[in-house]
Formats: sequence, C-alpha cells, structure tokens
Amino acid sequence: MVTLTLDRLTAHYGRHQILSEITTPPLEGGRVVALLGPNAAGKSTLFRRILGLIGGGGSVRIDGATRERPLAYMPQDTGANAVLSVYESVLLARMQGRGLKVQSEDLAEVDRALRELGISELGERDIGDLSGGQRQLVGAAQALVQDPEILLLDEPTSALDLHRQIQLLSILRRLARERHMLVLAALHDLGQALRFTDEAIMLENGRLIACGPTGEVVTPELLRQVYRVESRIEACSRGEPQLIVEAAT
Ligand SMILES: Nc1ncnc2c1ncn2[C@@H]1O[C@H](COP(=O)(O)OP(=O)(O)OP(=O)(O)O)[C@@H](O)[C@H]1O
Repeated sequence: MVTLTLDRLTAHYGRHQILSEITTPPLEGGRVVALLGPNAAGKSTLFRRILGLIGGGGSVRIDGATRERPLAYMPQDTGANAVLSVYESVLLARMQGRGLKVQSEDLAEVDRALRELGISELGERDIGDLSGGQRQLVGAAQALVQDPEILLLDEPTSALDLHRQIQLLSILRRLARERHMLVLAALHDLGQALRFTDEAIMLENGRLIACGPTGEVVTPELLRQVYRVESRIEACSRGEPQLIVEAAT
C-alpha cells in the first residue's frame, strides 16, 4: 500500500516563508484526505512543494509505490489549450512519462476516465470552448487517466454544480477504495469534507493546525479558531454528521 509522509516540510517564495514545518503521519492509499484551510493558508503551496515544483526544507516520503511516477496533480486553474480536443488532451496526459507509442490500453483508459466523469460526449470538443465546470472535469480526467497511486487535487469541485460536486467526490471515494489510491484534495466545503473524506489536514497561515479523522478535525471549536465562524454539527435523520454554520464572527 502506498503512503505519503510529510516531515518538517517548509516552502518559500523568494524570501517569504509560506509553509512552516508541516509534518503528517503516513497518509495511506485507499483513503481520501481533505486539505483544508482558509484562503492563503498554503494549500496550493503544499501541493507544489510535494510535487517538487518549489523548493524548501524537510522531506516528502513516498513508500510502497509500485510505479515510476506515482503522483498525478490537478492544479486549481487547469487552463485550456484551444488547439487540442478533450480526447487529445486526456490522451496527452495519459502519455506523460509513457513515451509516444499509444497502445490500445491507453485509448481504453482515456475512454474509461471520460466515462467515469460523465464527459464522454465532450471528447471531440476543443478544450478552449468548454465551460468552467466542463474544463474542471476534463482536468480531473487528465489526472485520473494517469492511474496514479497518489492523486493531488487542488479544489477539484470549485467550478462544478451541486450534482457534479457530489458525483465527483463519490467517484473519488470509490476509486480510492478500488485502486488503493491516496486522494489528497483541497476543499472549501467543510460539510462535503465531513461527508466524503476519511481524514483531514487543516492549515492556517502555513502551519498545520490539525491532522486526523475528518470528524475530529472539523469541529465547531476549530472552525471558530481558524475560520472565525460559529457552527454546530448535528446528526441528520440518517445519522450522518451535518455541519450547520450559523454566523461569521
Ligand atoms: N508565486 C507566488 N509568489 C509569492 N507568493 C505566493 C505565490 N503563490 C502564492 N503565494 C502566497 O503564498 C500564500 C499561500 O498561498 P496558497 O495559494 O498556497 O494558498 P491557498 O491555501 O491555496 O489559498 P486559496 O484557498 O485562496 O486558494 C499566500 O499568501 C499567497 O499570496
């Protein structure tokens, strides 16, 4: 089983230190982990640091990976390249690190990723012509098609309508279980984090404030401290925890 462990990880932009000594226990494959924290807390910076796109101290340890490229990443702004069709862009993502010879298995994986995300009918469209939500789903397909052992998603649901938010989070949870994949997703919707993620990491001002089972991280006390909101958590009629936010303080 793959694990990702962060050990005293720091990151800086120029002379500005953004992350201060982020340490986590091993985050295990098969789980969905929410990366939480207010705007500018350092979530995107942590992704970039894990990927080695920016420098800093400490270490990122990946144990138990069986592939040469265990990580796939979906950035917050997936951008668009108007000269590619959706199908081509997802195939290109699939071929990263696999050379240029496209095998039938690669085409099958592209079809599967598009189908999983319910966007098969967009295959022929230019990605520059898509809506923001459609583009975000294509970004998720580009990451998923790499069949990673660790999937990093920076606010994957921010442009999606409610149906697609729930659909994507459900798919991620199912694929994490089926493929023994670790999913680390930055989310702003703490209610959805409570419902769809197993564990959570809470950042504030570049510091790790809490890390553990989501129900132990998303608490009224911590939300008051970190998000400055008054909230309560109640069990719904099915017994699942629901976050009710009453006021910003
Ligand atoms: N390229 C950069 N150069 C300098 N500072 C940066 C750069 N990118 C981000 N920062 C700063 O680093 C801090 C953390 O930003 P980051 O994007 O990691 O936060 P975030 O938690 O992802 O925020 P949000 O929820 O708003 O997306 C912010 O103060 C931001 O202004």
